Amino acid sequence: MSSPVLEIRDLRVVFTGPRRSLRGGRTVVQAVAGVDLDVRAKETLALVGESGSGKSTVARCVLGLVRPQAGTVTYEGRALGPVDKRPAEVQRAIQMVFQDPGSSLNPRMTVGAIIREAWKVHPAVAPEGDRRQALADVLADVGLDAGVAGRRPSALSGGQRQRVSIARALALRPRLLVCDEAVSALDVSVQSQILRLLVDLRRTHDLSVLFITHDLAVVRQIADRVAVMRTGELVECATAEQLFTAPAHPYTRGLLSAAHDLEGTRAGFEHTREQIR
Ligand SMILES: Nc1ncnc2c1ncn2[C@@H]1O[C@H](COP(=O)(O)OP(=O)(O)OP(=O)(O)O)[C@@H](O)[C@H]1O
Repeated sequence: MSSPVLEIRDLRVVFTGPRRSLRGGRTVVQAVAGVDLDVRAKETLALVGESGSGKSTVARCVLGLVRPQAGTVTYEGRALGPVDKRPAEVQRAIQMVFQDPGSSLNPRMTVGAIIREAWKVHPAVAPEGDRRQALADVLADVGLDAGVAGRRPSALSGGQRQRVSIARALALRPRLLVCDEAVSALDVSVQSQILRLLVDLRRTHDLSVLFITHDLAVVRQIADRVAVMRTGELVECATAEQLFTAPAHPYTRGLLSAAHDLEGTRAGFEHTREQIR
């Protein structure tokens, strides 16, 4: 079993809302209530749960965008603070792919400029003289031809835009990719293409992936292991095969049957794996 790249221990996040009135109290939400989680080298760990269960908040703590009240996030043995306090090397090594490339890609910039922007922040990754080739290479890695570099995101399909988001992350040669609902906005057939791309990239680029989704069909296509969250807590963590064929926790069983997924899951699991790999 490979060692963890990312270790999350007893993570706790509370959000306090604005005061409702002079006399009124503040709303308090315990978004993450003591989560322990490991992402191992070169694995895809899916973090699943219903809307509001705390998945994105865990991801934002990993990225250093939310400061937890308690607990630790450790990357390759280094305890991580907020993003602006992290060494450049660690910032580079942990990259995010968001749900909606329509809003995460600057509509005024060409694809080439969007990717080159990443190298302005981390110039050592692609020396100035190598960038034209590096740009063509990273576009090829995500299945786009070099001509896409001159186009703006609005001229691309949803699937192509998500490939650009992945290319932008990949351009920094990350070790850990955090994908937050990265295929949720796409049609099912395009989803499968992007999931297949992520499976391939994980293998060719030695990536570890923390993949956040509410969609169990997506989990089945991509995950090695699955962690299930409910109301800020982790209820179960198992291999994908175990989880889909013999879920241990009643909440997980409920999620699976709600997704009409419980019957024939073993056959479905094997079949989908076969298609993707
Ligand atoms: N910045 C914030 N301020 C206040 N409350 C927040 C904030 N971010 C998240 N929350 C609350 O924390 C809880 C967990 O939210 P989070 O987005 O982490 O869940 P999620 O499982 O990712 O759900 P979704 O898939 O809908 O994004 C929710 O109750 C949410 O309303």
